[in-house]
Amino acid sequence: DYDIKTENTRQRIRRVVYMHSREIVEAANKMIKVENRASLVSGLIESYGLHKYLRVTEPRPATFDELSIFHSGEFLEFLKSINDQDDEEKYTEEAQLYGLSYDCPAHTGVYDYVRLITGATVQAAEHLIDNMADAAINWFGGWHHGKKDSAAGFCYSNDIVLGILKLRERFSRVLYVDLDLHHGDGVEDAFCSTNKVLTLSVHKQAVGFYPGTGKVTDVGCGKGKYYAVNIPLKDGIQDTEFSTLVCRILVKIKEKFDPDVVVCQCGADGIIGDPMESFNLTQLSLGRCISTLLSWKLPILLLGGGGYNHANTARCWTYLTSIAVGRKLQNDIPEHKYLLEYGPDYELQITPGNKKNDNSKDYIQNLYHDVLYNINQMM
Ligand SMILES: CN(c1ccc(C(=O)NO)cc1)S(=O)(=O)c1ccc(-c2ccccn2)s1
Ligand SMILES: [Zn+2]
Repeated sequence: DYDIKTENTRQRIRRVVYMHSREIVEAANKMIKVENRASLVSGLIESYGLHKYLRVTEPRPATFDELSIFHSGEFLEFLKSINDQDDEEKYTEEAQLYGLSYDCPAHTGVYDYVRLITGATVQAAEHLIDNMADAAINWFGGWHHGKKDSAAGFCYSNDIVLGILKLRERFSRVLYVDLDLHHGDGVEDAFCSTNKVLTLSVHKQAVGFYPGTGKVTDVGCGKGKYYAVNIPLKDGIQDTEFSTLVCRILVKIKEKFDPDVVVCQCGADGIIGDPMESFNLTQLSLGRCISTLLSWKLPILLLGGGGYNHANTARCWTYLTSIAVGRKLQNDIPEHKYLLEYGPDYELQITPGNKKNDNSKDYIQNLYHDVLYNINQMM
């Protein structure tokens, strides 16, 4: 039907690429710490009919050469060598060398998994480079602890680093935002000495809490000094305090760094009800951060990450997807294959808990000033 609106009143609909295929869902479902989470996330997004507003794109596996742009050949050869072994033989001396342990076990097919997950993030980046999309989403990616030559923290490769290196082929300044409960150490390390990639991580910091890095005084090195920004928080922070702090810092970073493209890791393990039992967030705080980033009208890559309460992680990423496509969602979870996972309330909106907030007003105020001081040192 003829659209009677004139050009300048037509609301510009954002073009959003969504990386998805049966193959990648099946591969992501096998990830030991987030088993079957991928089915819940894609199932909930489809149950709301959001795929109608998305450019669903079938990801292709990354090649060995693409992976070796960041990862060492020895590490990749090792992953390849254990790909077809069954689980027992995995905990050899050599496996420990490459970060595979009881905390970061490697499942059968781990190399195939790494190729697919990382290929999806790199391909999502390519869509932004080719101006085929305003936003690109890979909820199967976001593995921010992966190191050049080892797995770490349930991350078998670092798809984010490879996605940012791909974006750097076209964009000169990349802003990386890490909203996961844990410090995005793998990404910060990879870009700590360059001023072309600014990494911002907001995370829990506590004695003995993984990975232990990401103090506010951790600002990067060499030419990258002050281009790593860290916001360490304590348990119990809630939506308003979290999103106000992060968004105020994002605005300052936008002014000083003037990014050309944004990558945001949307780890959902800071949400109330997660087994990590740390922050007291709902999906609203991540939503406010994403809305702020989207308002800048820069190409943006949205990635997944942590999130061990699978129903809440699906609620969160479905909500973020709806913000990216500009559609409001009903609060009642639609009837679909996984509906029972959302009991007993069967609602999209997560209810905050009454967890004690260990972040005093003073702590937040001083932290904000310390972070601002760092940002103002940026050339
Ligand atoms: C390896 N670890 C990580 C690493 C990374 C993450 C993460 O989500 N990073 O974003 C979480 C745990 S760890 O040592 O802290 C843990 C292993 C298992 C943990 C666990 C398992 C069940 C419930 C609570 N915690 S924490
Ligand atoms: Zn995490």
